[in-house]
Amino acid sequence: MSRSPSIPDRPHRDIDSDLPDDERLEALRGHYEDLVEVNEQLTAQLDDAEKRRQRLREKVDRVERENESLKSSSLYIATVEDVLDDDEVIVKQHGNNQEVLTEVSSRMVDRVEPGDRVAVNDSFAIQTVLNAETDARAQSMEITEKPGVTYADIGGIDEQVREVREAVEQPLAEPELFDEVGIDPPSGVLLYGPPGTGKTMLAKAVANETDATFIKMAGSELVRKFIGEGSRLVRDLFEMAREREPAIIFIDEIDAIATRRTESKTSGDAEVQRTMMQLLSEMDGFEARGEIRIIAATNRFDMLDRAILRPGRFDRLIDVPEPDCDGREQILEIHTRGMSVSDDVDFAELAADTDGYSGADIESLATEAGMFAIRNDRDTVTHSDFAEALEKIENDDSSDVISSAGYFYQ
Ligand SMILES: Nc1ncnc2c1ncn2[C@@H]1O[C@H](COP(=O)(O)OP(=O)(O)OP(=O)(O)O)[C@@H](O)[C@H]1O
Repeated sequence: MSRSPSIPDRPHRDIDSDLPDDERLEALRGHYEDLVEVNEQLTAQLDDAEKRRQRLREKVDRVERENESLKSSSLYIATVEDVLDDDEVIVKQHGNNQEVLTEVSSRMVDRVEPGDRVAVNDSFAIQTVLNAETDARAQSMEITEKPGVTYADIGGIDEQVREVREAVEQPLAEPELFDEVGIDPPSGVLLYGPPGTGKTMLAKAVANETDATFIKMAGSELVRKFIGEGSRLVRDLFEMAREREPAIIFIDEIDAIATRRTESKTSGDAEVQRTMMQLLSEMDGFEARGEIRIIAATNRFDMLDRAILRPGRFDRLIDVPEPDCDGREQILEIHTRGMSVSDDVDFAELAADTDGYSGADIESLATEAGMFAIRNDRDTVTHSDFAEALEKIENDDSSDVISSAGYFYQ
């Protein structure tokens, strides 16, 4: 470490006031020169100190950056397969299924058990054991205690709302009705229809109405995210629901795990198959009149493996179609409820002009119209804003919007 330079002594001269003027002037000049010299030395020292401060600042910045990147460097999720003597464990990394033998630090050794989900760093050192919440998030489950969607937010599919209430809400809210009559409620409800028609909203609204926890998982995540983990994730999904009863399990894109068997026998197919079998066995195993309801959704009904539609499985099918003209008008009204809309907006006309639009498309139309109002410096949305928005959407991606009807869904 460099030592701090010593501070020069303050120059001092006794100048006798009785001296003749010229000698006194000479002495003062000398004193002045001493002062200038000390000043120069101090300035040089100050410069040095400034440079040193600069260097230290850069060093601190660098260390801080390193520290930040160490803290934020990605961790990978792995499952503890086995805990061996000598503080070693075998972990299996999600995603690539790689098995690794790794040492556990003394800090962690008493905390890991086979089956635990852990976060490992690049060198496979276990950083933490995931708690249930983090674990659920890592597994891409979406868990909402009380989703903010209500039946009043859903337009144009009243009949579907009624059916969902009957098949999902009633068994949760009034199980005694089923006991009295002596029938089991539907085990699982399958909502099928084109994208953006309100399937997820329906599932959320029923969870809201019944004060049930809403647990969502996408079928595509089940098979894509953690290769070889699909069936375990299905088990965890039901486990999570059991811990949080009453609960609604919503499996979106169920087609990803329940496609009709193809001729090809790749390992990927076998994995998908295992995941589906696990789902079916979980469904077979749970109490029909219990506090967990399961809803699945698909826009590829044609591709589904019929095995999942057997009694005791997804035995209530609800078609959620694209809204008709009246439905579109209702949805427009719902999505403009919070907007300041001018009296000249003709919802019936807009509904007639949006044939083939899904609920989600109509929501975008309302937002786009609002954008036009802002662009035109108005705080009220007029009919012409809607007309312009409609034109923009048609021009932007006419192919997408217009052909969404019937493209995926047959
Ligand atoms: N019937 C509807 N009434 C009101 N809004 C709707 C309706 N359908 C869709 N929306 C709007 O579109 C958005 C997307 O809808 P949602 O996620 O429920 O569609 P989905 O059928 O589940 O779509 P996907 O099949 O693509 O998952 C909703 O957040 C809502 O704003």
